[in-house]
Amino acid sequence: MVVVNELIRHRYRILGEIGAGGMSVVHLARDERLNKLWAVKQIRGSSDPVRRDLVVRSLTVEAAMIKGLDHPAIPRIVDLIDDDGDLLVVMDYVEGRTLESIIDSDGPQREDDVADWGVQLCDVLEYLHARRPPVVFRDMKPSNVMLTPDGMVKLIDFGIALESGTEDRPHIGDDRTLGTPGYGAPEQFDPNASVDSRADVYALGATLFHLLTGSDPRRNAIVTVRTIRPGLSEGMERIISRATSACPGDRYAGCVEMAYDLLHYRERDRAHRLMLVRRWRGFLAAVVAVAACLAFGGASLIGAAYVTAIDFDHWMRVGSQSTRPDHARAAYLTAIGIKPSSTAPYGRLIALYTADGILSDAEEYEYNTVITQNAELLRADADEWAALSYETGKMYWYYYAGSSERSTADPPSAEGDQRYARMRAASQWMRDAASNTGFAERSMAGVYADIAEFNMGIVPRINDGSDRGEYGPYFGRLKNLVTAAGRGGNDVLGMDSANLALAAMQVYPRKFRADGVDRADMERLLESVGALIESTVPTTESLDGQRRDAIEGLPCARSAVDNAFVDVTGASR
Ligand SMILES: Nc1ncnc2c1ncn2[C@@H]1O[C@H](COP(=O)(O)OP(=O)(O)OP(=O)(O)O)[C@@H](O)[C@H]1O
Repeated sequence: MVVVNELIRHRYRILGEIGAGGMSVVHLARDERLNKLWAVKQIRGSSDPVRRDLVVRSLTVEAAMIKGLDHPAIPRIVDLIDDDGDLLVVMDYVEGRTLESIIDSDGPQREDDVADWGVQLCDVLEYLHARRPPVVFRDMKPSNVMLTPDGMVKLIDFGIALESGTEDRPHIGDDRTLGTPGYGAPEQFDPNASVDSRADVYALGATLFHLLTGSDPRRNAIVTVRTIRPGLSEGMERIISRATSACPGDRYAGCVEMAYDLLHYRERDRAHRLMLVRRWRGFLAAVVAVAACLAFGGASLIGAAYVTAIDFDHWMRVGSQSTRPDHARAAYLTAIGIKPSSTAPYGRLIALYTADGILSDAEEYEYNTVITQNAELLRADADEWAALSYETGKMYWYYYAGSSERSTADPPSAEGDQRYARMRAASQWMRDAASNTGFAERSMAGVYADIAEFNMGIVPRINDGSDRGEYGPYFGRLKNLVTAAGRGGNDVLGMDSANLALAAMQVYPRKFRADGVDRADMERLLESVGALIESTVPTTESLDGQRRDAIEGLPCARSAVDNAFVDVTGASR
């Protein structure tokens, strides 16, 4: 028996009860080790050993199932504890309320909100259905969905979810085996019928029906929603009716299609369409033009979202919640289509493109297209533009794997020409960022731009003999770059900067010396590079390669510096 203030396993301090279901009590607990809140689900004790065994089995199935899942709308299970006969499941604490308690206290919900929750639920159900083998949730209902204060839904209670083809069903009494009457699809209650993902479509339709009408399907039959709330749209009525068709073949074949319709439910409403035409006549033309460029597959959850021209925030949220990078990218591009002057979606795109350590040619093309199209609008906010230019410049500088076309002005380099292609692509962005006098990172942007310009211009200068005096300032900029990389804590930036400095120290040490850089200064720079190498933990193959290059380059650079201070007589200075 768990009591308030009890410390479980020297770690979880029970703070109080936050909910109760048919078979469990859920407590809020503080993790004394991590200083973090968890929800601890305690299984109600049962005097009947058979029932208790069934409950334990169900929970174990739930835990095993969730452990293999990774979706923002599914709370993780982090611990399973047998505490003197009490079975406790420790999981992510979800701040918020269940949709059931929201209907109970506030009645039927706004159509736009229900559509938004529906799309999010389609996203998580689609995620489950796309597992191999597919997972059918089988118990979608308002009490199994929590809504967080920022409008995100979370699916709780995986007690009867089933991996297709698995015979090992948890049996917790008939109702739990079958799903909840009213929400469960008819085939779930037919011993001869097979159950697939369309059962979840049905239950989602029933859940949305309840949210829109306030009529509880456990007590009342599901009817067309406008019989109960005539003010609802035709579009929404059609969606709910199709999802809750008795025959699985008449329902949506999958959640992707259902989500698409939920996103567009208003377009399907004649009255609303007239209103839209009046209000958005001019605007739609522009949005549709942008959306046409997005050309995202029709089978996507978030494909042709352009017509929902007013929900920029929605798409930003979809992007940040999506576990699939292609979905997230499409969401941000849609957000750009809606509000092309906002820099936020571009920043998110940069994060997505660089997550795997490489900005590919295709990604570069996509980004370059949208940012070039909207540059004029973006420039209207000079500070935001400077920050975005700086981030864009860094993306090119550190991650661009595209065209390695070589300019004859590039210095030859053991690392190949790619570094110079990256610098060339980054330099104008850095120059733009550096030109904003109010931009906090202005001087660093200038360092990047100057380093790029040095590298792009040094060969012709050497050729015409006008390079003297260029090396001293270049050395200073390399020092700044390495120092900033050391502070930044980003290993990709660290190793790239280290290798750039090492390349320069191998090629130009005599030039640095001639421009007045002393030996101690050069040695200090090499020490900083050594510290960067030490602090880097290679998490990807490419980072590992860069680190190995740096490790190999360091002694070469050291000996190049030594050589630079050996006089023609052979004496070291
Ligand atoms: N991860 C969580 N974070 C916060 N609260 C939670 C969490 N999980 C459950 N709850 C709360 O506890 C209540 C009971 O949880 P849950 O529905 O999972 O229990 P159950 O015993 O499996 O219910 P059921 O009767 O549906 O079988 C929920 O209604 C919710 O209020």
